[in-house]
Order: sequence, then C-alpha cells, then structure tokens
Amino acid sequence: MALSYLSGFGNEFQTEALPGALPVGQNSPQRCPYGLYAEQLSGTAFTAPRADNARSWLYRIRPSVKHQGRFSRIDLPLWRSAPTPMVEGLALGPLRWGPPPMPSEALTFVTGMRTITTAGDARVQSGMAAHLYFVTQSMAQDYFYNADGELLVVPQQGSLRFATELGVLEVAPGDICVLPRGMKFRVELIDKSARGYVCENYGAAFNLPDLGPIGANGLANARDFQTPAAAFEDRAEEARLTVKWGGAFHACDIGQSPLDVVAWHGNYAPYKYDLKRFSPVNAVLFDHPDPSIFTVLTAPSDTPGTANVDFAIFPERWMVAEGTFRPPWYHMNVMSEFMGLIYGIYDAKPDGFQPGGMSLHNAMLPHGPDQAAFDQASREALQPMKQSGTLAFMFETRFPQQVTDFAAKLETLDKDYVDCWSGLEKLFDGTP
Ligand SMILES: O=C(O)Cc1cc(O)ccc1O
Ligand SMILES: [Fe+2]
Repeated sequence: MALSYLSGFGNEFQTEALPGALPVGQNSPQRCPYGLYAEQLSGTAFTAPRADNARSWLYRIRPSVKHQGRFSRIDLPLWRSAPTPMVEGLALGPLRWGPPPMPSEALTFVTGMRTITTAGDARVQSGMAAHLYFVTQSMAQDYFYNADGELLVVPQQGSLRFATELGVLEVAPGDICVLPRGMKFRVELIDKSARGYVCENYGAAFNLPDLGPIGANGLANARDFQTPAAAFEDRAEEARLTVKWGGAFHACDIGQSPLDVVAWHGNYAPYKYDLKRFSPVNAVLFDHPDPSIFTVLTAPSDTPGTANVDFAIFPERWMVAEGTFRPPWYHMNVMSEFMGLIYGIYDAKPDGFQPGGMSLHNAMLPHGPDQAAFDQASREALQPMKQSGTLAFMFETRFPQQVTDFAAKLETLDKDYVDCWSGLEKLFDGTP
C-alpha cells in the first residue's frame, strides 16, 4: 500500500485515519470521537517560546499509561550514552574505520545499534552519540522509544520501514529520517538486511538552519520534508516495549500494539527527507567555503551559532572555482567532526574512506586532504567539474567525541590512517 505523507517542516499538521476522529476546536473534549483517549506528547517545556514549542495531541485507543508495565532493566551494552570513559591506552589522533562486516546474528534496529562515539552528557540533555546500526531482523510485537534524545537515521544499505505512533515512514539509502524523543516505534526490514548511521541528539531538536544572505530558498527546503499521515494498529497480543532512559534500557510486557493513534495534530512528529532534494550552494568564483553551507539540519545549543550538533552533507555538485585549491583546506576545528560515506568517493580522501566506513577528526586535531588528493588538486586543470555519484555526511558537534571500546577494538580500524599525510613533502623552496 502506498504510504501517504504530509509535507513541510515543523508544521502544525493534522491527520486522521478515521473520518471525524480529530476533535474540532478543542484538544481535550469530555468524550473524544470513537471513544478515543486524548494525550499530549510534549517535546519542549510547556513554556518554551512559541517559535520553539513542539507538542502533539494524540487521539488513541489506549492511553500510553496502558502501554507500560513493570519495567525490568535489560542489557544492551553496545548502545552507549555520554559520558563514556576515555578508552584505556587509546592515544590521541585522527581515526578512520572501514565498513565493519555485517554481523550474521539476528539483530533488530535496537539490538543492532553499535555506538562509535559519544559527546557531552545525555543526563543534562546536551551532546550526542554517533552510532552504526545493523539490522537482520524486523521487530515483531517489539516496540521502542528513546527518552534520551531524538534519532537521526542515515541509511547506508537496505531500506527500512518505521512504524511509529504517528504513522509509517519508509526510508532508503539517500533518505534520512528523524524519530523524536519519546516517540514509540517498530522497525521492519524491507530488504534482507540494512545498515547505516544514527546521530542520537540529546539536546534541542534538529531544525532547519537560518539561511542568512542565501535568502528565502535553498539548501533543504521545508516543503520537501515528509511526515506520515495517521495510521493505527488495533492489535491485542503479547508485545514488548523497550525504553532507553538515562543511558540504560528498560523493558516491559504489554498486551497490545502501542501504535494505536487514530488521529493526531501538532508539530512534534517524525519526518523523512530525500537528500537528493538538497539544493547546495558553492563557490562560483574562488575559494573553498566552510562546510556549513551544506547544513541540512542543525540542533542548537544555548550558545548562538554553536550547534549541539549539525548534520551536513557533501552531495553531488559542480566545482567551478578558479585559481583555487578545490578540496577542503587543511584545518583544525574546535568542533569535532564525525563523518560517514553513503556512496561514492569523498574528494578529500579518494583512498581509504569507504562507503559504510567512518572517520573521526576530534576537536582541535589537524586534518585535511590526503596526499593523493593534495597532489591531484594542486595540479589539476581547473575546468568546471561535476562531483557525481557521491554522498558523504558529517555529524559536527561542539563537544569533543569519546570513542567507545567497541569502536577502538573494531577490526576495521585503520591503524595507518595518519600515514595518509606522511608523504606531504616540504614544497617551500624560497621562491615566491
Ligand atoms: O574535514 C572534512 O573533510 C570535512 C570538511 C569539509 C570541508 O569542505 C571543509 C571543512 C571540513 O571540516
Ligand atoms: Fe574537517
């Protein structure tokens, strides 16, 4: 069945799966249509300024209090939360990993989450974690929500269906989706297996960046974001709910699907976005601009202009700058940079940075083009050139990132990464 979506970013949406299920003109009638329960899901403080305030009203078969039982703690030791300790013996340096092999065991989106880095502190709603996910099994009668943050999902291989309280989203590599904090969902495989990246954002929710002098249009346009239309399940059966809360996991048995929202309205909702819709801007005369021009979504911190986490992409684009070293410049950055590659070749690292792999250039650690990229870019004829068939991304946070034990021990860790710059010779010869 074709899924139906509502378009726009952060709109006041309203949608009903049964006609007349949404109360008209009020949120909390004495009796709701169809005997539904009214429930508010608040993503910001009640008193957050109007421009930031996010909440939705859910009209559901049972209230959420019925979708919780007596919780027991469960162990998911590879999904870590900030703060995690510094890995014993791991010395400072830029890090890069090849794509880890697809595990052969049965893993769901929740049990297959593998934390690579954490930053900040989940307990104070600040910072983020970068994860890889590996899915070989659909969640069946198995539901999850995350009280610690929202999840930005970046599929790299295989399509997934997210059945959420507010409706169903399907995402393929090249799409992203965001599952708000507190939103219950189940994840099903569409292909045989799936893998990708997740940014768990502990802070204020992702938003569209201001465009400043770019103007009213461009980058990610609000109308291209898609939120699911209401869809509900009325299924009484044994089911299990897992909650991530305070960095720990808690599970309970429930007697039905919690995805029982027949109608909802509001601006706190999951959404997806096709990264091909991103309209990039770039230098049209000279110099390499800062990568912030490629920001798809930004999650602010309390310091203006200093994101808790930015999600930026490096999409297909024309390179036309004259008299310019076109790849990224060499640099050191107070923000820390986690990168992944969805497909293709990334211009600063033509060798060694592979789809499904990742790199970490931590706060104030020097990095930039490898020797091959430098040699090529400093000699090439500067014709207009299209970078085709490539899609890399970055989670950039104001906080230093701590590598997890799991990541430090991954067999695909490139022990010689730092050598990609060792052949850069002294070119200074005293002549201007
Ligand atoms: O380090 C990287 O590859 C990411 C990056 C890209 C770019 O074009 C400019 C700065 C930057 O950090
Ligand atoms: Fe960088």
